[in-house]
Formats: sequence, structure tokens, C-alpha cells
Amino acid sequence: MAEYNRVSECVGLITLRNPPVNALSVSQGIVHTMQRALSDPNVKSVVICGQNGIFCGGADIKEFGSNMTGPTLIQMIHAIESANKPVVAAIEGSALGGGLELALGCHYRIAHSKSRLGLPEVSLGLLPAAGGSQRLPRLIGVPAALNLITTGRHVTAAEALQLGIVDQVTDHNTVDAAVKFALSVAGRSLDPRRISTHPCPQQPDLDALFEEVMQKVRQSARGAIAPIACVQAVRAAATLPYAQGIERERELMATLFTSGQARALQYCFFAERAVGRWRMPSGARWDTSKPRPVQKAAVIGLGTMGRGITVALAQTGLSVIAVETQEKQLMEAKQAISGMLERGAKRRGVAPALDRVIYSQNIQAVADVDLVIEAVFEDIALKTKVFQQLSAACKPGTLLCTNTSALDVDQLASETPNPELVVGMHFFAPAHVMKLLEVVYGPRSSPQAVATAMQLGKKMGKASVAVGNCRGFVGNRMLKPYIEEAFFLLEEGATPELVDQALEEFGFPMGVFRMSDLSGLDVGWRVRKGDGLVEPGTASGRSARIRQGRRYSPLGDLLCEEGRFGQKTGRGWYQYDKPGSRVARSDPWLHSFLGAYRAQHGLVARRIDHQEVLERCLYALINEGFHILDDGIAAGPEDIDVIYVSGYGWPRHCGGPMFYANMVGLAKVLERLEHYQQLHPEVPHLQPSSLLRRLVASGSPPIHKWEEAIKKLHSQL
Ligand SMILES: CC(C)(COP(=O)(O)OP(=O)(O)OC[C@H]1O[C@@H](n2cnc3c(N)ncnc32)[C@H](O)[C@@H]1OP(=O)(O)O)[C@@H](O)C(=O)NCCC(=O)NCCSC(=O)C[C@@H](O)CCCCCCCCCCCCC(=O)O
Repeated sequence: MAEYNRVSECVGLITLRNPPVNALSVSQGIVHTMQRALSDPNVKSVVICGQNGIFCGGADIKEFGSNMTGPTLIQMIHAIESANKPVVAAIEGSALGGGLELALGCHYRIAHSKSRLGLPEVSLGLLPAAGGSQRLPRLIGVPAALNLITTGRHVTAAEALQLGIVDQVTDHNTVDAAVKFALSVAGRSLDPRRISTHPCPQQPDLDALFEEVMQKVRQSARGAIAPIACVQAVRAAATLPYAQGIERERELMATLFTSGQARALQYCFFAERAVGRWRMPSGARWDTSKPRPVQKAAVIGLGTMGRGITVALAQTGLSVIAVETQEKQLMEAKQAISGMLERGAKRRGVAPALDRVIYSQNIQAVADVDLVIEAVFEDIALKTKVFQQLSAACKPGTLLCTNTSALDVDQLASETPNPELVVGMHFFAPAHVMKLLEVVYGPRSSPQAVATAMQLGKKMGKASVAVGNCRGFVGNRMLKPYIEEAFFLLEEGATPELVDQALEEFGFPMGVFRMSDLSGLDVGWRVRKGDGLVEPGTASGRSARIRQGRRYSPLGDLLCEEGRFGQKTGRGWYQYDKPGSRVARSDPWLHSFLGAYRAQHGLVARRIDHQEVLERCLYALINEGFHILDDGIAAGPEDIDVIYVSGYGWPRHCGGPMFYANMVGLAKVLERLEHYQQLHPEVPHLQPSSLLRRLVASGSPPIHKWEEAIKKLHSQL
């Protein structure tokens, strides 16, 4: 809804009112209020603002799936631009997407210094289709507009002023400043202010510029179509008259609007917000659990993870006690952490938070912290000892968090006098960069402990997802069948190059083998050894590949026995110029090793295509996701999808594994799993989960109805 008032005698003030972000709804009535302002003879100029300190978050995304009727945004913005009285946008908070397009239709724009502006449609699988792709290049030039529209990045008011998007920036009341400004420009000619009537600023060698940008965008898009359409739309602005450009914008939007990618990306937008509304099987929820304030934290163990966590905490503004008992390690860590803080501060143009970190060799230094994150070596005995020391050293009520990626959070909790204060905070390396945080609760974790960890994660800018305690939690548990299928495919005739190419074409930044080389083959080897799966590599035949009653591939173990740990040793599934180098090259040694291995085990290589790679790796992973839902480890499919998109490189435009399954069709996923399970009966992870079967049997409800269906299905058991 839009509200109309008259202020300062002769300024019409239109206020957008649609909480929480004043999203533009087709039924908003801005055209009507504009007509009132224009027809009022006392009104000399008009100001448009948004209520509650936010100008406008863009078109209402929730309306996209519905039947949209009413005046289009394009018509509304056109009516504003062609008004015969000056219209000034008073921008506070955010002017994003349709919100900025509305402001670009105004004749002037005044922004508060703390506001942010942008055209983020590309991140929703769309393009700025209310004239934004045509007006922005005309206003700020093609290169700058291409940058903003293809990345969707938000700019500060200061940058917007520098680029020429806004005319003035104020530190004071924006509406007052805009009203004053509107009075000062009343009566001036508006022709030069109507952006759509201008040509784009001249740009030498336009073709070369677009070719270069298109190439870059194609490379970084990893299969996403919206960035490409954005370039095409800006090209139309640069080469066609406005009316034809707008028509091209409409055509391109029509293709994007109904695409599966747009649906997936909009699902991700809402899923990221939904995971903040966490709930536990006990019934505890985000809105009934009050977090404790955390001002001072401690990190125990300053290896790679501990260092990253320290940096992330300090950059969030917390005081951090960084504890490492080994003097040499402590010195090295101090140097590394300081370097990371300095580089991060330089990138962000702020002072480094070096003095927020105090280093200590003594665990007693944690006495007055509000929260501790333990990041010592993955050894249950060591962690138990640390937790016992922490319980004795910390003040009452201190939250004890473990960064374990594999150990039992509940077992650790049971070793402390206050198990309700223990949760997992599973960061991903490098912890100060990676967006994902799994907050792991055990049956005894208190809702307050979960709320505190979730809130801290949010403050750190992480996509924080609350998950139950099980082996591998959510992300790594689903990764296991994915990796195992990739190993089996090698046994059956694939190469690392083939498997990786299929996964990278699907949209992962790295295939499973390049990823494994990066993170180190020894990591999985150590886990498999701990599980008693690793045997000396001399046995041959099928029986040598059945371990603990199921199919097992020792390929990874054999490579480790050869000292091939991946990038760090210069050899793994690929070869590298030298240890630590990042460019993976195909390795003839590996191919003959695979040939000899198959011969030794009586395996005959067959032709494997990309489709089979995707089905076996991805459906095995998705199937585990259904088990996780059935077990109540993740509260809903959104939780799994946010984990995979923000931490495991799942292409965002495919929405996450569970959304992807929904898009492919649950019946199809089930049918393919059954097919592969028949061929490989000794592989339990190909056996379709009972939840998947039950969902298909109940008519494959759409993903937003799964929760209801899961509850119903559970109650029928
Ligand atoms: C605005 C934010 C920066 C605020 O962040 P903050 O952290 O403060 O808060 P939250 O993110 O938690 O959000 C709070 C709350 O608000 C909800 N919300 C936010 N934005 C929107 C929105 N745009 N619509 C609906 N709801 C929104 C959010 O979900 C939260 O709700 P909850 O219940 O969880 O509390 C931040 O929110 C943000 O970044 N928002 C998104 C900004 C954005 O991406 N905007 C762009 C929107 S798309 C757009 O504007 C498109 C335009 O270009 C116009 C296109 C015209 C469309 C015409 C259709 C053409 C159809 C073509 C078919 C042609 C057929 C033919 O012709 O043949």
C-alpha cells in the first residue's frame, strides 16, 4: 500500500507501506497516489519514501508464483518519470531491485549515508525488468552497470554517489533532506532528468567489451542463465533505442521468469531465512529460546581451524582468548592470525582487529569468557580432557562448543558436569571465509545454548543451520555415499577426469576428485582406518572389496599408501607441478594404476557416461538426505539445501539437493535408485530410503509440503 500526504505546503509525500521491506506489490496503488499528487494544484514537487527506515526491497518475490494482475511496475515507473512535477526518491535502508528501478524512474535521488542500493535480481534468477537494465547503463555507463547488474552486488550510498546513481547523500533525516531538495528544484526543466530519454554514455569498442564480459560471466556462472541474460539486456540498452531495449528486457525476463533456475534461486532466498527459524525435536524453537549475550570468547587449539575461527570471531567484534599449549605452534599461529586479520581489514578498508585477540598457553586464561570453541585435534580422548579442563576453568554458565567434524557431541557433553551447555559449532575451512556453520545439538543441549550459538553464527555472517547429532552431522554424512559412488565408478571404468567433468558441468566448482586432492586424501584415510576398514592392499578379487558386509573400494587407501595425499604432496588423483601447487593435470600413472587395479580384481572397464555419474553420485547423496529427514537430524529440506549450497558448492541455481530431487521428480529419483540398487545390491546407500518411498506413495507432494507429509507419515508408523 502507498500512503499520500502533503508536507511543507507544496510537496506531495508518497510513503510505501508494505512491511517488512516495503516490497512492491502489484496492488500497491502507487500510480493512484501519484495521480493525486500530480492533480493537486498546490503540489509543486513529490517525494517518495518508504516507511520504517527502508525505501524498498524490490518487487514482492512471494507474488512471483501467483497470478499477478494490476498495473505493471514498468507502467508505474514510466508514469513517475513522465510526471510534469519533479519526483525525488528519499532512500533509507535499502533500495534494491524494483526499489532501485522505482528510484531510477524518479527525477532525483537522495540517499542516507547508511543506505545500500543494488539490482540483485540476478541472484534470484532474474534481471532488472522494470526498466533497470535500460536505465542504469544510461545513467552510469555500460561497464559500471554491467558490473552491478551481473553480480547483483549492493553498493553503499558513498559508492552510489561516486557512480552517479544518487544526487546527494545525507547523514540526517532523509525525508527532510529530500523535501528540502524537492522544493529547491520545483519548476526546473525535467527533460534532462528523464533517464530513459538519454542515450548510454559513449563507450569505445563496445563489441570487444561485451565479448570480454560475456566470456567472464559464462565462466563464473557455472551454468546459471540469468547472468548471461543480464549481459544481453545491457547490450540492448547500449545499442537500441529505449523502447526497443525495454522490449528486449521483457523478452529476456519472460524466459527467465518461469525457468527452473529462477524457482531454485528464489527457493534458496527463502530457505536461507527459514533456517533461522530453527526448531528441535524437543519442541524448543528460535522464538521461544533466548540467547545469552556473548562478548568474550575463547578458542582452544590454533591449528588451521582454530586460527580461522579466531579471525572470524575477532572480525565480528568479539574479544578472543586464543589458547595453544605448544609454544612454537602458538607463535606460528599468532603470526598467521595477525596476517589474516591485516589482509581482511585491508580488503574491507577498516583497521585490523589485532588487539581483540589475546594469546595464551594456559587454558586457565578462559576463566571469564562467555563461550569457548574447542578446535583441538580430532581425538575423543584429547577433546574429553579439554572439555573437563574447561568445565573446571570457566565461569558458571559458559557455553562449551566443539568444532569437531566427526566425533559424538553428546559423548563429549556427557563428560562435563553441565551437558546442557555443550553444542557443536562445526565450521568449514577456512573458517573466516566459508559461509556455513552447522550448530549441532545433542539430546541434552539446552535451547538457550542452541539459540546462543545460532545467534553468534548469524552475527559472524554465517549461514547457520541447527542440526541433530549423528555421524558426520548433515553435510559430511551425505558426502560419504557421494564419494563412495565416485570410487565405485572408477572401479567400473570411469576416470577422475570424467567424473569431475560431469560434476563440474552440473555446476560444482570442483568435482569430487579435485576436491579430494585439495582437502587431502589422508583425511578420509584416517577416518576409514579408525573405522577398521583399511586393510593392506595385496588381496584381490571381489571378496577383497567387501568389507564389513558391504561393497568397499580401497582405491583411496592405495593412493595414500603410495604417499599420494593430493595437492600437498604434488600427487593424488591428479598430478601437480610441485607440492602445494593448485593446477591439476591428468596423470598417466593414475590411469595405468587404475588399469592394473581392475585387472587384479577381475573388473572389466565399461563406458560410463555423464548421466550415470550424476545419477549415482547425486542420487546417493540425496537418498542420504531423505534418511536424515526421516531421522529428524535436519528439521526440513531447506536446512539440508542451505548446508549444501553454502558449504559444499552445490550450484545455487539448482536449489540444493532436496530441491533438485523435487524438481527432477521424486518418482524418477526413486526409480533410478531402484535401478542402480538392483545392479549393485551390495551397496546399501543405493537402497531407497523409506521416506522417499513413502513420499512417492503419497503422491510426491511439492517440497514446501514435505514437512506436513513427513509428520503425517511419521504419525502413521
Ligand atoms: C531487503 C533486505 C536487504 C532486508 O534484509 P534484512 O536482513 O533486514 O531482512 P530479511 O532479509 O530477513 O528480510 C525480512 C523479511 O522480508 C522478506 N523479504 C525481503 N525482501 C523481499 C521481497 N523483495 N519480496 C518479498 N519478501 C521479501 C524476507 O523474506 C523476510 O521475510 P521473513 O518472513 O523471513 O521474515 C533483504 O531482505 C533482501 O535482500 N531482499 C531481497 C532484495 C531483492 O532481491 N530484490 C529484488 C526483488 S526482484 C525484483 O525487484 C524484480 C524487478 O526487477 C521487477 C521485475 C518486474 C516483474 C514483472 C514480472 C514479469 C513477468 C514476466 C513474464 C512476461 C510474460 C510475457 O510478457 O510474455
